[in-house]
Formats: sequence, C-alpha cells, structure tokens
Amino acid sequence: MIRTRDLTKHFRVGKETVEAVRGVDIDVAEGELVALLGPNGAGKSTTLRMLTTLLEPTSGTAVVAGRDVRAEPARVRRRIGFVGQGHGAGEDQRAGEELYTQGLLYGLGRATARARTAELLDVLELSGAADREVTRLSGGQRRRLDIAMGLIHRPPLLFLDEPSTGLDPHSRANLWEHIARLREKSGTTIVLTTHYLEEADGAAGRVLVIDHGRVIADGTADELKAGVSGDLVSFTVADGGSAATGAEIAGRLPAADGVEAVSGREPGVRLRVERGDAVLPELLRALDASGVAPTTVRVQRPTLDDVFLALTGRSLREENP
Ligand SMILES: Nc1ncnc2c1ncn2[C@@H]1O[C@H](COP(=O)(O)OP(=O)(O)OP(=O)(O)O)[C@@H](O)[C@H]1O
Repeated sequence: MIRTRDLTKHFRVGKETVEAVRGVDIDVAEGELVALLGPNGAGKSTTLRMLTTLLEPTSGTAVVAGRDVRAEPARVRRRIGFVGQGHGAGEDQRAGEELYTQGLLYGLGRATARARTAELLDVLELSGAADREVTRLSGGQRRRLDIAMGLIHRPPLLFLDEPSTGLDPHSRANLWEHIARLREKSGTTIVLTTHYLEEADGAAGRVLVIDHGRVIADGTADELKAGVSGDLVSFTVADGGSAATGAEIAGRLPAADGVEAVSGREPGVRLRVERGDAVLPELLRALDASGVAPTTVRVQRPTLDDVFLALTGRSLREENP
C-alpha cells in the first residue's frame, strides 16, 4: 500500500535548513494499522503530508496506493482519505448534511452519497447526531465525523494525523473501538501519527518510532520491546538463603541475563530474559526441584517508553507530558 525510499524533506527557514525528514524507508502492506510514534517535531506530520501529496518531497520516492506521489498526486488523492489535526467539518451545517455534501464533492451520485452517509453514520455511531449542528457535537463525535468525511469515497487507505489529541480518555478509548470496527468491516489500511505511548502499544499492529526525521525502530510493539530490553522477571521468597539459592538456579537458565538476588524485607531474585512468559514454567520447575518456593512471581514487559529510552537516551514521556 505504501513504499517509500529515502524520502526526505528539507525546509528553508531564512538561511537555515531544517531537515524535517531525513531519508525514510517505509513499507505498509494492505490491511495494516501502522502508528508513527515520536516526540514533537520528530517529523511525523511532515512524513504524513508527503504521503498524502500535501507537501512535495525534497528527494526520494513514495508510492502510495499504487501511484507515485510526485508523478500522479491527483490519483493518489482519489485513493486515500486524510484526516488532519484540525477539524475538517464546517461549523453551521448539520452532521449528516456535512457528510453528504462531502460525498457530492468527491463526485458520488446523490443516491450513492446518501447511502454512504447513512452507512458511515451507522458504523461510527453518529446516526443519532445526524441532525445536530456540527458545533453541537461532543469532541469525540466531531472527531468521528472527521473520520467519516475522510472515508466517504471508500478509500482503501486512510491517514489520521493525531486522531485522539484533545479527547478525554473515555472518548479516546471509544474512538479506538470505532477505528477497530471500521477495519474489521472494510479492511481499510490505516496509517496514523500519535505521541500517546499507550495508543501505539495497544491499538496499532505495527509501530514506526520516529526521531529527528528518521525511523529508528520498526516492528510490532512486542517485537520492539523484546529487541531492546527484554522482560523483567522477579520472584520473592521467604528468606535471604532461599534468595541466594534462587539466584543461582535462575543464573543457570540459558536465556537469563543480569540475575541478581535482592535482600531486605522482601528477599527475592530479579532477572532479565527475552520472553518472560516462555521462561517462567522452566524457572518454576527448577526452583521447585531445589526446594525453593516463591511467594510471589511477576513478569513485567518493558514499555514502548523503555524502547525509546534505550534507543535515544531520552524519555518520550518527558517530551510529551
Ligand atoms: N512548513 C515548515 N517550515 C519550516 N519548518 C517546518 C515546517 N513544517 C515542519 N517544520 C519543522 O520540521 C520538523 C518536523 O516537524 P513535524 O511537524 O513533521 O513534526 P511532528 O513529529 O509531526 O511533531 P508534532 O507531534 O508536534 O506534530 C520540526 O522541526 C518543525 O519545526
């Protein structure tokens, strides 16, 4: 669905050159949901704007929905939907009319535009709000209307620039449910930008971590986490002696790394392994065979913030409070 090679965008600001996007290779297959994750100013929006033909690349290539963005921008536009950061919907129209008008604008016939409007209002649970003026919609409803507008012409590929920014946590979760339903129903490929770690983690199939105009990591959230720091496995035991024995046993596991016995009020053992859930049964069997009985056991997966921290030495949370 998308293939970019060495995609680059420089901006001239006075005498300075801002290298907003620096040689990005992105491949997105049909049906994928991909999140571009990165701090403010990383180059996410600029990348999206090049892919949607709103901005001409300085160099490099991008083929989107089967067409080159530079050679055939109009054809690309016909095959994609784009929902930007601002509201696309007008102020004084009613929600249903707004959507219908958008359909006509895209060249749909009246009957088709009407049917498509009803279908989208239904999928995005806006039917009850169809006769309401756009200004009277809630933040979440308005965001869903924007998404409906981006989908009116049935594009196989939809771009969303920070779809959930400004929404409260409840509306955010609700928006994600709608996006998931939409994909289930129509198989639309979706590329979105976000700087919410939890969103990229939970909802996206694949995450591209972007920093300083480059893709610095690419994979599912699980792959990224496994590749960088591994899971933290810890267990507590009754006394320091058992902790020492437990650490020795854990150290014999082939996959274990950084094994340490913890003393103090809650003696125990901590270790890093690539896949905590896979190692745990073996660890418990070995402990049991040596008469060490853990009182509690925990597997902690690293977060995407751990991944970003390991890659850049900075935390995404600090930059996006
Ligand atoms: N039209 C422009 N002229 C000059 N510089 C620009 C322009 N658009 C973006 N930039 C610069 O390019 C860099 C990347 O910006 P971009 O908006 O793509 O980042 P982003 O990752 O989308 O950030 P955010 O999460 O804040 O939207 C920034 O340094 C920004 O200041």
